[in-house]
Amino acid sequence: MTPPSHPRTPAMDDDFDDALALANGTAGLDAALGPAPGGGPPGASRETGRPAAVGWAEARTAARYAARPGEPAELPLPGALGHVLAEPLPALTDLPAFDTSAMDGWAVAGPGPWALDDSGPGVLAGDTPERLPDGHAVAIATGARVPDGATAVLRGEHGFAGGGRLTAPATPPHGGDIRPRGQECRMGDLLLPAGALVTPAVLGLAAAAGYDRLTVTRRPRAEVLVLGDELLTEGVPAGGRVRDALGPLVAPWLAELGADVVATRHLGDSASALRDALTGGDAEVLVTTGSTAAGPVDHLRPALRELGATFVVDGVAVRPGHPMLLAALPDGRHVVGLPGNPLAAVSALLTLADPLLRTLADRDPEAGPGPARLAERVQGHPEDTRLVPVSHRRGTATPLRFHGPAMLRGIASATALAVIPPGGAGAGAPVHLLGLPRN
Ligand SMILES: Nc1nc2c(c(=O)[nH]1)N[C@H]1C(S)=C(S)[C@@H](COP(=O)(O)OP(=O)(O)OC[C@H]3O[C@@H](n4cnc5c(N)ncnc54)[C@H](O)[C@@H]3O)O[C@H]1N2
Ligand code: MOO
Repeated sequence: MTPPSHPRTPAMDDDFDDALALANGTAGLDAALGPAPGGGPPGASRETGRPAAVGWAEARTAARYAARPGEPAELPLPGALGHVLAEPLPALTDLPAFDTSAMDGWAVAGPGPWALDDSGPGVLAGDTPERLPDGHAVAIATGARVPDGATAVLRGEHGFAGGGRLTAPATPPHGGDIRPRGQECRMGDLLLPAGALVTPAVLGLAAAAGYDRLTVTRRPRAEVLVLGDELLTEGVPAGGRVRDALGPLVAPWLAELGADVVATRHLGDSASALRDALTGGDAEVLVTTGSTAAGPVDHLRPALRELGATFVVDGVAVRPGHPMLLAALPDGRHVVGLPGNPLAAVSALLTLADPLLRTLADRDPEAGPGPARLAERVQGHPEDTRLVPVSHRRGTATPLRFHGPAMLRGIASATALAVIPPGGAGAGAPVHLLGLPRN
């Protein structure tokens, strides 16, 4: 589909990608490809001598610094999930806010035996009990406020009540089974710093500490534009057409990276529909799929140029996915162009969309599974970084089969993508891993 005019896509490179897939990413590549042409600087195009696409790490850095975090917004607790705190979170109360019984039993004052008023249910959670005189006991429930004057809580299984008396083989130690006020925090203590991700546990803590709303960084709104007349949105592919694999994949992946996806739209291969979509809507980030090469219906780059966009990243020295792009529209919105080959699109998600969205959502740029050692040698591209689906466990990453640019079978059972430097990496070599959404 792509004429040889594209600056970064000589046909040999695509032979290379397919050969890598056939060779299972490890041995046998040289046989599949024949002798590799002579080396050159990373990212340089040896065949054409034209300027190279940027290196993989450089592209990620450019994407990370292409935007600034969103504005702060005050959201009710449920809506704040998945956002990042824009302000530190101080406790609005002591926690616990009062001396609390840690067990079901009796609150006791002083050493036993104790006089027991057993006329009612005792002190329940939510009650405001009266002062307990020395030598007295009162039944108490877990979580109930301990009466003033109580010196300990005696667990139900450690005492014997009857005839208006409570006895125990041993008096509980002073403060026993009482959670003292402020044990977890004092009012004003910093519970979490600005920048913390609001997880379900954070929502619980915030509620416990008295919050109804949280001040968080607004998540970027993203819209997915799926390009290609050949795509079917349902049923078994037939008649030379293929199922849209990226519509279902991209939106939840963007959400996992911190975006609110407002829509996924199928635009076919219409240049005018693409231009309209790039100029309309209120999403700050437009993520397109397909149309990144220079084929007859690859309208993305021409449309962006026509709209006066600035190319932040225009091709990346990475396999798969090297025609990927990141552009800024004149109004400041960003366009991430994912190639149509599905694994190439995943590569572009992790290379460009991930750092851009993390910055916009103010998320940790370095989050990921950390490094691992390769279980076996992985063949490299002579000049470009490779991203290879792996399964990693206990610090060892095993490369997976079916990692061709058009395949999703490998990535679907992968736990990470391993970053293979130009030239490859041997068995036991440490490699950087990129995490994948797990739900
Ligand atoms: N002459 C050359 N042709 C191509 C080169 C090259 O260097 N010279 N580069 C190849 C590389 S690498 C990639 S990656 C692709 C990029 O293609 P586009 O981004 O323009 O995407 P399309 O041409 O529309 O589609 C490519 C391929 O992917 C399939 N596709 C597209 N969208 C989807 C989708 N949503 N779900 C499933 N599959 C999809 C499409 O049917 C094609 O098979 O260009 C190469 N060409
Ligand atoms: O082969 Mo293309 O590298 O991006 O799929």
